[in-house]
Amino acid sequence: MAKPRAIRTAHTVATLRAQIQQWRAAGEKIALVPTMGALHAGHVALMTAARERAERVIVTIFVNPTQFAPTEDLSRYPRTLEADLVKAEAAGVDMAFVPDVAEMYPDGFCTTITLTGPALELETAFRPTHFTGVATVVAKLLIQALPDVALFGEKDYQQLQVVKRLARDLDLPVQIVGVPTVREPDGLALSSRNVYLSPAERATATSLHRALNAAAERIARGGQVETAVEEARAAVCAAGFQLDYLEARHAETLAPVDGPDDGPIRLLVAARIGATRLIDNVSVPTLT
Ligand SMILES: Nc1ncnc2c1ncn2[C@@H]1O[C@H](COP(=O)(O)OP(=O)(O)OP(=O)(O)O)[C@@H](O)[C@H]1O
Ligand SMILES: CC(C)(CO)[C@@H](O)C(=O)[O-]
Ligand code: BAL
Repeated sequence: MAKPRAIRTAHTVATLRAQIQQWRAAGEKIALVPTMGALHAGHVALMTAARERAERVIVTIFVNPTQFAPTEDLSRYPRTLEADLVKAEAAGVDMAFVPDVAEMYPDGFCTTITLTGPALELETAFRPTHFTGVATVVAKLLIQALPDVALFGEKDYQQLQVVKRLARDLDLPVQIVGVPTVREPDGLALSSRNVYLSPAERATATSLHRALNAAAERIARGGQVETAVEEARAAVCAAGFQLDYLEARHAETLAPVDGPDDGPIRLLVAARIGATRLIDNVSVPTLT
């Protein structure tokens, strides 16, 4: 007979909160890892970092419709719940919160979060309603679970800055922790959307990270930011991508920067290959 799973699954906010109440009563700290499922080693890194910070780890698995535009890949987004539960359990997760759309957005739902600051430009120029959907669902998840800590990947760097600002601005009593990007051996950032890539596109995809790294090194050695960024844009296009943006931004506010005097720099890219849109980012090291 199959061994029963140690990981619990909650489908409703009421079940989630009842379990959390028991853990709280025992004085246990709680970490939350929000995901859209199709779990990979990047998600596992978030869960491992969560385990190090709390006695109890909850992963949320919800393909949030409000962060997809009607033209985007909501219907074909990979959904692999059974495999996800096996991976989450192996990573030491105590509970998976797997709500359906009606649980998160009941009839009459009409409240959203409006953003400026780090949400401006970059992704928003190409996905204008995306961060409103992300911020609304993340705020709901944080309020539903009221964790001590919530972990987000640096792979979605603008999202991480938006969520940090959201928690601060709405006085949500949670520490938002960013976890470094997990990469394939050739540098491609792990992403649930990498399954869309054909073998030829997969081979090309490594050029995103290579171009960002080359630009970061050049700036770190004293090169002009704009020249380094222009070269990286040209390299990404030459590799066969259609570029949405490749920008140098202040690492926290995501405001435009001219050089290192403007503060720590992050390079961010989004580009399309075939029907797949990939994002990536790196920090510009400061040479001491
Ligand atoms: N390679 C990675 N390294 C570290 N964290 C990651 C990585 N990929 C995703 N994450 C983080 O996992 C969390 C859930 O992300 P999500 O479920 O959207 O996965 P994803 O691989 O980013 O999928 P997508 O292809 O939709 O962007 C987010 O905080 C995201 O930043
Ligand atoms: C944070 C998130 C789970 C909200 O739906 C999603 O944007 C993601 O997976 O990065
Ligand atoms: N990881 C970000 C989720 C999205 O692209 O919708």
